[in-house]
Amino acid sequence: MSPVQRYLLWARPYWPMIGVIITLGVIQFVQPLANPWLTKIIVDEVLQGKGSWGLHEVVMVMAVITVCGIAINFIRGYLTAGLGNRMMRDLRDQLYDHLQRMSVGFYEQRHVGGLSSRILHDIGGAQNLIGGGVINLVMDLFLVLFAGAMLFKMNTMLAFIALAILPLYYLSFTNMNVRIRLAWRSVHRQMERISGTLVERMSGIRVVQAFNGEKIEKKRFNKQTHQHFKHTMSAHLVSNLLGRMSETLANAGGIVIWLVGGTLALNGKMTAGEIIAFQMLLGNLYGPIQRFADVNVTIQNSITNIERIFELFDEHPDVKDSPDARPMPVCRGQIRFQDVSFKYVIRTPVPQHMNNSKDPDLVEKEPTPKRFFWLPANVSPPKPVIELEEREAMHDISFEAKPGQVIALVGPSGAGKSTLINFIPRFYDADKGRVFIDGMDVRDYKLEDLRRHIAIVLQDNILFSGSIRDNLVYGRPDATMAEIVAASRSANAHEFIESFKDGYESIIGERGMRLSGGQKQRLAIARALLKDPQILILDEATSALDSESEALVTEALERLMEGRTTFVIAHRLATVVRADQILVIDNGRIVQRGTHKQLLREDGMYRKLYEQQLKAMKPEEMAELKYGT
Ligand SMILES: Nc1ncnc2c1ncn2[C@@H]1O[C@H](COP(=O)(O)OP(=O)(O)OP(=O)(O)O)[C@@H](O)[C@H]1O
Repeated sequence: MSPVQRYLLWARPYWPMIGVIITLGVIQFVQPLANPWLTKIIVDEVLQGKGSWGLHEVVMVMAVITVCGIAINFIRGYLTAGLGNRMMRDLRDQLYDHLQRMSVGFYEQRHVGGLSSRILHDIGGAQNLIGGGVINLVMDLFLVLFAGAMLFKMNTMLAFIALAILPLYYLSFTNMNVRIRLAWRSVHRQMERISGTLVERMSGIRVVQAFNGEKIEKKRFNKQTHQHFKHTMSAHLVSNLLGRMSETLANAGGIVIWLVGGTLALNGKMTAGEIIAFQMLLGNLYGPIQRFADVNVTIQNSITNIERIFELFDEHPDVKDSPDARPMPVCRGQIRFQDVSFKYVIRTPVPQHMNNSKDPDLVEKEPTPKRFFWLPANVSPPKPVIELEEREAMHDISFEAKPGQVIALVGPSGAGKSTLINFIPRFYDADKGRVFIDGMDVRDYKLEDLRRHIAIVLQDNILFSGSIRDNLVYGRPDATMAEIVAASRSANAHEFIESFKDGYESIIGERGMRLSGGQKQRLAIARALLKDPQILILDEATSALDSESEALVTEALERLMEGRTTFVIAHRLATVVRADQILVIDNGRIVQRGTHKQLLREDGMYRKLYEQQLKAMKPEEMAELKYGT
């Protein structure tokens, strides 16, 4: 099914309203169709002193029809705006909901800016298909049918002459449509690139400035916007060209009718009123056909928006609930990895139709497909060509964590420590092997339940814009103020929160104040404490802090870890010496395991890491590290 068919099917609940709008539009046509008729009566009968109608009566009927037409037009405009906006809102909500369910892997492969461009920009354009396209098209079709029937009733020969230009219309449409659609598709794709760059570079503005990258970024942005400008101009050029071609045809038709109709009138075969009425009705035949050129641009433009929206709906989450997923009311926190192996699949889109340009910043124009000139071309969007490359990240990982134990993961950078913990909250699923929690495969639990029992504290924790309180209760919206304060006290956060003028209601993030790394970290710990999970994941949670902050955070973390199964990833060995089990990871494998004491006795990677760090340590840190040796 094509994206447009799918969209129309999606729009089924709105069909009744679309029907009402079209009906009102058709009723409204009484005015342009009746006016030529009434004009003929005035010219041929009233002004000649013939017939039964007086001038006042005819003008009165004209006025009533006109006022009713305007009123109906107003109501129809209001309903159409309501329909378009409602459809846009609903589709946007559904797409956002769909995207929220996509797995972490999906987001790692895409520009967030590009995705937001589809949610905002493309959905705005998609609603035009019905609001600006289909409704006007159907209404105009009715107008053409009524006007055509009336023209034939007035003068069959002239009506045939008037219709003779239709094949020319058809040819210009079939030939220009494909160009219009391809041109607009390039415009939208280029806009997506721009949005992607914008979000990425603006969120990394510190790096840009620190490396004096402003000039390069300005150049890149100019290059992208210039390409967008070029595509937009070429889309307008073809759209405008089609508009003027249909205008030429309509005017040519009108002139020919004057020539033939005028000759008939001169020969006494038509009255003056008839030829004026015929010309006026002709406007109702050619007008919609001419309008169709504009409506057609809207439709072609919307179709490219719709294609891009359904491309996203066609993506399915890799990680989702199995059909017989079970609830997880309680969690003891026993975790077992059994021969877990995993490959990252790296998806690299291969640029298509790039006219030898492999510049990732630019979208090149798609070439127009070859075809017979009287047949419409198939311009469905090219299926994205994706190169898949697999990279082994984990090999046969097996271990067990008993409830309440602390498991430390150490190893060189890129060894696979963060990858390993991804399988517990199911950010990824293992390709081979299984992960059990309390004896059951994580894939058999309901995802929402599983994640309810897990909290994660990262090196750089994300806090959302809003109040401190909003951020703290993110995982537990029903938490009471007393619970929030208690969690913040345990996280060593209460004091600094209270020092702000608005306390827990202080606004942070984009629209509010900035917090230090340590403050953010303590809020993240309080947020995790409030959630009260049985499983805790600390990924480099203290590595970005100065020693004072680190002391406060470490103390808070220790309170958080009490009684929970905890996974700690840390480059600094001081934070892992007390772990119940240390897993040394290298190249995606567990190369050593044991306690700090046991591992120091072995001549392996752990001792090397330990000795390296020992050399670089201050005496107080050393005292802590030597614990247990
Ligand atoms: N989303 C991804 N797609 C493809 N490969 C990835 C992805 N994330 C990580 N990798 C690769 O997997 C390997 C392990 O990465 P991981 O982040 O687990 O290492 P790490 O031990 O946590 O490193 P660090 O201590 O530096 O954070 C690396 O080679 C990395 O390039």
